Amino acid sequence: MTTDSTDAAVVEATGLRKEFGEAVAVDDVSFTLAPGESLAVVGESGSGKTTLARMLVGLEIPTAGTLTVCGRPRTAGRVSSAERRRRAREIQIVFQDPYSSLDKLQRVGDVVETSLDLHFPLTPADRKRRALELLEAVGLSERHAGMLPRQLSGGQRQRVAIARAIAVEPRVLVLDEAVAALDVSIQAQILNLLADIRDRQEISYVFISHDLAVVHQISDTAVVMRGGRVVEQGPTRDLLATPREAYTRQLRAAVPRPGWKPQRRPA
Ligand SMILES: Nc1ncnc2c1ncn2[C@@H]1O[C@H](COP(=O)(O)OP(=O)(O)OP(=O)(O)O)[C@@H](O)[C@H]1O
Repeated sequence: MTTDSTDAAVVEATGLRKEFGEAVAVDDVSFTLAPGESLAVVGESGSGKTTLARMLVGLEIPTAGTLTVCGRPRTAGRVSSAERRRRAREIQIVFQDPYSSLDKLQRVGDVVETSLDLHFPLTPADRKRRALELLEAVGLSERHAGMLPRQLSGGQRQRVAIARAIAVEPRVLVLDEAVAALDVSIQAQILNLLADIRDRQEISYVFISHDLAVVHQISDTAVVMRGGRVVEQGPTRDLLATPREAYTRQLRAAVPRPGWKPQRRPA
C-alpha cells in the first residue's frame, strides 16, 4: 500500500522520554506514522524498543513528551471504559510470546469473539461468523476455532494473536518482536500475512525488531535506536543500503545470515 504524506499522521510522537528511576530507557524520541505506513523500530537489546512500544499503546506513561494517536492527544490518568475501548480501536499490540497473552483455557474462536464483543454490537451468530472469517484471514480454519492455545503451534498462536488484534479494526498495529521466536519459514508466512492484511485494509504497522532482514521485508521507514535515543531514521531501503551512522552499519553487519541481501516482496 502506498502512503500519502499529506494524510494526517495516525501517530505523532514528540520528544518521548521514559525514565525508570535513575535509568533513562527512552530519550527524546520523535516520529510520525502515516496512514498505511509500516515503520520499523530497530536496535540492539536494551535500546528502548519495547519501552517505546509500551508507551505507544498506553502500557507505560511517558515521563516527558507528547503522543497523539489519530489526532487526539493521549493523556495520562484515569480514562472511562468508553475511552479505553476507543483507544483500543486506534492502536493494538501483538507481543513476542502470544502464549503468555492468550488465556490458556479459552478456545481460539472465543478469543476472537471476545475481542469482537468488546467493540461491535453483533448478534451471537454474526459474531461467530465474523470470528471465523478473521481466523480464515490469518490462515486458520473452523477446526482451529475449537482448539485451546496449547493445541496450536507457535506460529498458529501468533496468528490467533494477530486475528484478535485485527478483529478490533485498529488504525495502527504495534508488533513487538512478533516473529522473533518463530523459525524462519513460519516467520516468512507471518510477514506475508501482515503484508496481505495491509494490502486489503488501511492499517499502519509499528514493527519492533532487532532483525534487519525482517525489517527490510516489512517496513517502508525505520527508526534506529541506541541507548534510548534515535540515531538514524528514514526510508528503510536507503537506511540499510547506505547507513549513515556507524551504529546502523554495525547492526547491519551483525545480521546473522551469511551472504544476506535485502529482498523485498514485489510491490
Ligand atoms: N520496568 C522497568 N524497570 C526498570 N528498567 C526498565 C524497565 N523496562 C525497561 N527497563 C530498562 O530500559 C532499557 C530499555 O529496555 P527495553 O526493554 O525497552 O529495550 P529493548 O530494546 O526492547 O530490548 P530487548 O530487545 O532486549 O527487548 C533497558 O536498560 C531496561 O533494563
